[in-house]
Amino acid sequence: MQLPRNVIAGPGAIDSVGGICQSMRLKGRSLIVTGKNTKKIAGDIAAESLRASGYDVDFVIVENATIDNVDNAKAVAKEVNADFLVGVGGGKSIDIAKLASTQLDTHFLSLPTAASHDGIASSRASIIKNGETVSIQAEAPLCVIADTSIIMKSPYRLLAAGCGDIISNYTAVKDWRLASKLRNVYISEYAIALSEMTAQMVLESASLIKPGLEESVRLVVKALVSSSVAMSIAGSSAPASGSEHKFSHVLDRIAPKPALHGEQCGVGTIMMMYLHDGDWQSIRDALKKIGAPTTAKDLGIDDEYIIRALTEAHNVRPERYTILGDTGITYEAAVNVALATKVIS
Ligand SMILES: NC(=O)C1=CN([C@@H]2O[C@H](COP(=O)(O)OP(=O)(O)OC[C@H]3O[C@@H](n4cnc5c(N)ncnc54)[C@H](O)[C@@H]3O)[C@@H](O)[C@H]2O)C=CC1
Ligand SMILES: O=C(CO)COP(=O)(O)O
Ligand SMILES: [Zn+2]
Repeated sequence: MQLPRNVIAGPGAIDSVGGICQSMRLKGRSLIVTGKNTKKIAGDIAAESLRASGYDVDFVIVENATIDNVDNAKAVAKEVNADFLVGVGGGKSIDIAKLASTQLDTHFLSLPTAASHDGIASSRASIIKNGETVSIQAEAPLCVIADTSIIMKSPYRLLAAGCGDIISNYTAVKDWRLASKLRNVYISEYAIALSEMTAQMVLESASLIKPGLEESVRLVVKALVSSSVAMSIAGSSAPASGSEHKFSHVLDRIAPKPALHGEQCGVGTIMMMYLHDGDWQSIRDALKKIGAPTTAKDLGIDDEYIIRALTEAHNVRPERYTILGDTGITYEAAVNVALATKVIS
């Protein structure tokens, strides 16, 4: 079970990165793995704090979480003799830093600049390999530093997406339980309890989650960490990634302009909950209350891609059994699901 040693969340937390690294007895050179935008938003601040504490700092600017970008980050880390990595940004930057540091056998810190996904503290890395998103076992961050003032200033859409990624745990757990019954797949009741409790907390707090509220940021950041820990306890993304994630991963590949990961997963959860014969309306109501997408139109994705993603989702990670089964959903049935749940009209 790989868990972070420290999780620090609060306003201005990023200013203490250097001191926190010293307190954990990290030495030498750091490599910050970040995006073009997030370098300006937080990467430069983190660098200043690290330098003030005597660390040398280099940067590698990344975009998509592909295996090539992981290899590039590793090459830069070797070139500059980095002793540890710092992932600063959204899920893609953090996943690249996470896998690169694992493969370099060095430590990494996770500095999320948005509450948009639940990988901020997990020991899993979601990486695109040969066009498909695969979940790879990695090391959990040595430390998570979530600066809530930076996260609060990020577009609210990102926080709402993070809620979608957490609420998706509902159908992920239903799929995992189904896989256990039909395929005797190992499940962890502890990971399930934590994953479901986290989703329930966000669902029940939906009316408290609003733009510009520090309390909303704290609530969602804690939930993202909790969901991350559920994956670390399971040693798999299964408690947080089921048929709804398969749907989202296909959209990432086929949609002309994919939406945010958590937004797609939220819409996927509505439809997969319908397939599970569960209370999809409550899922839809909570996402609406939070201000997260509930329709294809909200996602900015044409209906045809939603239907195609539904019919192709079972091909993603076929070894992970879900409600979609081995042969998936037919075109007509996919149209019915999307219409019945008002995802398309
Ligand atoms: N390893 C794991 O356990 C998990 C991994 N993931 C992965 O995470 C990724 C999704 O993460 P996202 O953060 O949605 O994607 P992302 O990393 O692409 O970030 C989304 C956008 O938000 C911007 N952004 C970030 N912080 C900002 C700020 N403070 N202000 C303004 N813009 C900001 C980024 O520049 C980017 O354009 C996917 O690749 C998904 O597979 C998702 C969940 C779990
Ligand atoms: O997004 C995740 C959990 O929210 C990780 O899931 P995957 O393993 O499907 O990439
Ligand atoms: Zn996710």
